[in-house]
Amino acid sequence: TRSTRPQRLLNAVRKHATRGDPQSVISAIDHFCRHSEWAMNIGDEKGSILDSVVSELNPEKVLELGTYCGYSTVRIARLLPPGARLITLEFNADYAAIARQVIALAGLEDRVQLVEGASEDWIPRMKEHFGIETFDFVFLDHWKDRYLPDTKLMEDCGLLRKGTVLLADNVICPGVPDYLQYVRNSLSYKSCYFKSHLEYTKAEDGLEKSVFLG
Ligand SMILES: O=C(NCCO)c1cc(-c2ccc(F)cc2)cc(O)c1O
Ligand SMILES: [Mg+2]
Repeated sequence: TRSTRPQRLLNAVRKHATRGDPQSVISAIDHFCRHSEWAMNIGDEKGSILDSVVSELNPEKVLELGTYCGYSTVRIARLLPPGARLITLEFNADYAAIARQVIALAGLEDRVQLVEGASEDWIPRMKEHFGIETFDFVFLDHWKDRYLPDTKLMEDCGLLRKGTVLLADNVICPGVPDYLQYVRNSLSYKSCYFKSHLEYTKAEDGLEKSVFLG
């Protein structure tokens, strides 16, 4: 049976990356996506913006919605202080299986917990199942029609505190108009847009950074 694109991406990481070296994993994926097959990782240009937001914040508790192959998981986890924790949710079991191996090749499994399932099922269980009070940083990169309902669900579950930073991918392409309108008009958020490009292309895309004001 034909291999899948995530499997071919993992093969490229195995071939070109150095085990335990997160930067080599990131570079191997970016090279594969630029020169072999486009894939929906955040990529190097928006990834650098993600890096700067994470480095400035130094979060202890991180939630990622949408793991895919683990590219942004590795980008974030490599910047976290030891003892910090990243929980990443992925609905698609095939993506999750690839991501586990990518995260392990980067040597970051000690600070990453990959959970398979639907975000709306797991968000209400964060406190009792993972012992999480609130998150310092949330990266939204999953189904675009889930950004807004899941943000409201995180608010309702008390998972956001004064100063929690939400960073959303793809706010232009494919676009999340309902989410953007909400965070830009709600008195509970201070929001700003980082203009960039859709991964590995010249098309416009960007990241929206929104600070929860409590
Ligand atoms: O659906 C996405 N993510 C959730 C599923 O894992 C996603 C899609 C695209 C994209 C696709 C097709 C196209 F033509 C343009 C953009 C890009 C992304 O960065 C994404 O995160
Ligand atoms: Mg994305």
